Amino acid sequence: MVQIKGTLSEIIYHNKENFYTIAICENEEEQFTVVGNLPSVERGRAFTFDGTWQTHPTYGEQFRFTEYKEEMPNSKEGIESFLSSGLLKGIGKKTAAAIVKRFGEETFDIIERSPGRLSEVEGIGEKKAASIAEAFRNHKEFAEITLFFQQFGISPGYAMKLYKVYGADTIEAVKANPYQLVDDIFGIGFKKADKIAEKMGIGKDSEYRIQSGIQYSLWLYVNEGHTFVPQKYFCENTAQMLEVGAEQVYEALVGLAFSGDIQVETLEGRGVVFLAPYYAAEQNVCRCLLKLNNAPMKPISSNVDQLITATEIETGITLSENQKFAVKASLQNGVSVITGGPGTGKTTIINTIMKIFDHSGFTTAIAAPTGRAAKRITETSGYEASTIHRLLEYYYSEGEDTMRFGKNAEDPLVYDAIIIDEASMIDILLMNGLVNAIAPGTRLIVVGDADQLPSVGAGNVLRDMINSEIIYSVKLTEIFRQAKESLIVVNAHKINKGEYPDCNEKDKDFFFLRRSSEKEMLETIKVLCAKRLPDYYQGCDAIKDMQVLTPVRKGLLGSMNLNKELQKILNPPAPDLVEKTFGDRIFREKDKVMQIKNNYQMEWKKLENFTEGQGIFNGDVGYIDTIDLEFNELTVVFDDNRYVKYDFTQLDELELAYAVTVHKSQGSEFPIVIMPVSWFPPMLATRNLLYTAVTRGKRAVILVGSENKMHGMVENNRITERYSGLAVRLKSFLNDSGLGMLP
Ligand SMILES: Nc1ncnc2c1ncn2[C@@H]1O[C@H](COP(=O)(O)OP(=O)(O)OP(=O)(O)O)[C@@H](O)[C@H]1O
Repeated sequence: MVQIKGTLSEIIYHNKENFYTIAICENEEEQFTVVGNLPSVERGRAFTFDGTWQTHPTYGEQFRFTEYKEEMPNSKEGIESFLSSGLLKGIGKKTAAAIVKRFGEETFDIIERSPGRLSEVEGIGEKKAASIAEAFRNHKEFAEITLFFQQFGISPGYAMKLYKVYGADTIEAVKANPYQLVDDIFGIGFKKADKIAEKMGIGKDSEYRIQSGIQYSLWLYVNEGHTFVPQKYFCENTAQMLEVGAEQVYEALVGLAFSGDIQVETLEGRGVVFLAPYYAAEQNVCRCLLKLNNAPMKPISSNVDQLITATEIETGITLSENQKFAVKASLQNGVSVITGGPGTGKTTIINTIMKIFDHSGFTTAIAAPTGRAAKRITETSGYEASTIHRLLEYYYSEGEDTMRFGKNAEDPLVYDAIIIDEASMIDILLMNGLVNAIAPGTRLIVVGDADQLPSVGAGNVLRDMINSEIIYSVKLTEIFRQAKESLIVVNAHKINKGEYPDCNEKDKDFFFLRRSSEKEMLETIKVLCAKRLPDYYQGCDAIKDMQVLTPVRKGLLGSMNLNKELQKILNPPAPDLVEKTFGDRIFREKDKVMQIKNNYQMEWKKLENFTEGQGIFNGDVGYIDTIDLEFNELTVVFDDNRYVKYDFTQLDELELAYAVTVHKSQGSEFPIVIMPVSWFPPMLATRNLLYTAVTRGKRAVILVGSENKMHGMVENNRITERYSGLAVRLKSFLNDSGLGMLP
């Protein structure tokens, strides 16, 4: 680390959101460029910067600072320059000169201690004097706070957020309970707060620490998909993580339950712990589903059998008895579930139901959890589908710093029927948003493949609805002739039943290339993507139409390494392609990338019709259009020509997407899927995962690796247990309330 002093002489770039700044500085010896985060930048202000010299490929030598301290000037010229910098509102050049002329080197002292005397200067009245004093006080407070937090590695951006919450008491508030930061400041998690607390000398068994640790620990379980955790197990595990006694965790748990942050209840005879929002969501989903299930509905005017026959004639498809049964169930029940594997006719049934609704004059909506799934439904059914988020009119609420739905219990969706497809991906919070916004009397038809991997978010909604035996569910099992021609479909069903798939039948679409070492598997995947497949499948784009899937992120065959290797051959460095290194990743123009977290604030623009919107979601795939090294921005074009600008500081939201994990591929389909099959951790090398991967491919699936390992996956029917209470709750609500299903 080097230290350097300088006065800002020119501001080249300043981002008001994250404070990223590029500025020219001067001192008595030299002029230099500084780059780093400064909350406010005015020419004439002097700083001491701590950082390192770096050489930028285009802009040459720059000083990149990680810490800074403002140097308050003590010469008359310096004070005048500070006052006229624009930092203190209401003081222009003339007023600054007049103040310094009157008070000289004592100016700051006067502003701080006797601000009333400022009115001795012509043009400054009492009000203005007070406002100058207040601006100066705020500035000093904030400077002290940023300085204080720098020692704990908290950036000025976070310091500003804290200051907005706690004002002048910021330092005291954080000293009293650093764990409060986890609740108050987005971006500070338990681990960071714990480090700050440790530096401040707060002991391991502080009550605040244990309470915050409990919530953090519960989040970890939620991130694994659970909505609750058995209490005894939770206390023991959390105690181990926090290095305290299990009884201390239990005591803190009681306190948190009392304050409503968590919920402790007895479920199936054992104590369980929920984070409050998941408890509330499970309860509400249950209540709403039962209400929907029991509400009187608008009747279908004609005879249902006749309507089905009419659609059969129209489509030329004669439904099987089970399919007819599924159609009828969805017309006769407030809530129904239709589940089945690929090629069993889910889309065909959606089409039939939609035609019947159209014929009956019903208003309808179709939605799916992801944009890609919605697009596919529109393409295959001809009915316009949207994402569930869009159906619910999501928006980002600035004040609350969170996402909200415009449609809810107070302003519900007004449809006679709502069909949700790809329901295996719906987590409990999204389901809560959905059912909350559906008024009783609306039919809710939930369609999906319950054998896919469960949702990324917590809960087991689709399976719980089926397992509850309270919601009318129809399972489709027959594969129809057209679908039977596809070995992908046939093998998917075999895998699901625990049978080994057939491989390498001539002129089919499912292949297995045997390779024994991981190195060979990697090399084969590279050759397939770069040459063999694009040559064989004429018209297939090596980047857009092929997707490498993998069970894991790490290792030679993990998505991170595969991406590096595939980037080298599919989009190698070229003089006309700008690139940006971010951590250990390189982003290059034309790269295929994936957004890896929901960002409801992210703005997109469609250039062709100037429409704009907000929201880029976890799993959205796009291509890097441009990288602007001067303004630190990278533009990605997503589906539907939506252009999105990423500030370089947001690049942690993007990953290369030549290879993605099977979990991330849920709900998407690709013309050609390639997957390595090697040794993978047993938790991941499951039947469920292989089935999900195989069903992503439409034109061809190519597995590369060990057949034995593939057989091992087929045999590994371990479905990682998810703690979710929806099924049990649905049953018990029914018993408690006496509600029942309509005949
Ligand atoms: N009763 C039927 N008689 C003949 N063909 C049918 C019947 N039902 C569906 N099919 C055909 O079977 C194929 C698969 O049907 P569909 O696309 O509806 O299944 P799916 O469950 O939606 O499949 P996926 O999950 O793969 O999209 C289609 O070609 C469809 O036309």
